[in-house]
Amino acid sequence: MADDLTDLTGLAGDAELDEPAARQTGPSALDVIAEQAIVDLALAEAPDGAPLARAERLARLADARLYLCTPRQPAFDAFLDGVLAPAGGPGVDLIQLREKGLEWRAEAAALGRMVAAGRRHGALVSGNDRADLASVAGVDILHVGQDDIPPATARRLLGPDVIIGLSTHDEDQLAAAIEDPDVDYFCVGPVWPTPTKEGRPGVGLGLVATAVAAAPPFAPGAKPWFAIGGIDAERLDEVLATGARRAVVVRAITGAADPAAAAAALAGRLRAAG
Ligand SMILES: Cc1ncc(COP(=O)(O)OP(=O)(O)O)c(N)n1
Ligand SMILES: Cc1ncsc1CCOP(=O)(O)O
Ligand SMILES: [Mg+2]
Repeated sequence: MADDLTDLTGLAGDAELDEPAARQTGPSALDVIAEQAIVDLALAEAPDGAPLARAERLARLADARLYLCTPRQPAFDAFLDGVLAPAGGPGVDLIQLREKGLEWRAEAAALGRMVAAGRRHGALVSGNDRADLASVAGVDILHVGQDDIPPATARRLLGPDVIIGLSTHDEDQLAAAIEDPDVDYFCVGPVWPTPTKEGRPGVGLGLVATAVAAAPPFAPGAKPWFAIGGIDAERLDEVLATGARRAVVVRAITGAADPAAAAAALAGRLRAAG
């Protein structure tokens, strides 16, 4: 992986940080410096230097249509700027770092860069699975699955300001997510089987239609939710036809020849649908 993806702090490649003895005695001074550098970077471009409060995050979530999950990309900052603010129109509203198995510092550093980009463009930034990293990097959202840290536990660790999202795969999980006061939004899927989430069967458009009935998009008091899994430019109209108005994608943007243009096209169609 290129240096600019792993060495944000300038310390991540330092041989001293890989020394087993240093790990056995708790955080070293370098660990503490690295962590502070990550947080400083994450907040560097925030207008007032402070994380957003819950009300502001919920307002942005309510207006969101397009959510991108992505691993780090080459020229990561330019990629983020492109998909979050494509020339001449809306783009990705919410963005998540989803890259399994990253070493702690590399994930924290990448999240820090995402948070800085989110602040530049008014987008919300999500961590995946790990409440510790969400806390350190100052993300707006933590997304968890059914087998991850439970939303109530994440809430206890992260406090009231962090938005918590939950994956759902059947009607019972969907109903529980709607009722759970610690869940701020949920996702329904994978709608179609997808190589991006291997081993998880597609739930079909029927469950998406169930979500539309249970939490009609933009109805007062209805919890926001997103369809996810196998959604791309070809299939988007089928998703919209159910009444769904928010979608999460991975490959439809990360696999596009021009990710910014793909983001703009999807965002434009989602917004045009209402
Ligand atoms: C926005 C969003 N929706 C769904 C997922 C999937 O979460 P999960 O089921 O925990 O699977 P992993 O992503 O952890 O493999 C997500 N990450 N983000
Ligand atoms: C993380 C995740 N959870 C359910 S489907 C999915 C991946 C969706 O990826 P893609 O948009 O490439 O099908
Ligand atoms: Mg998960």
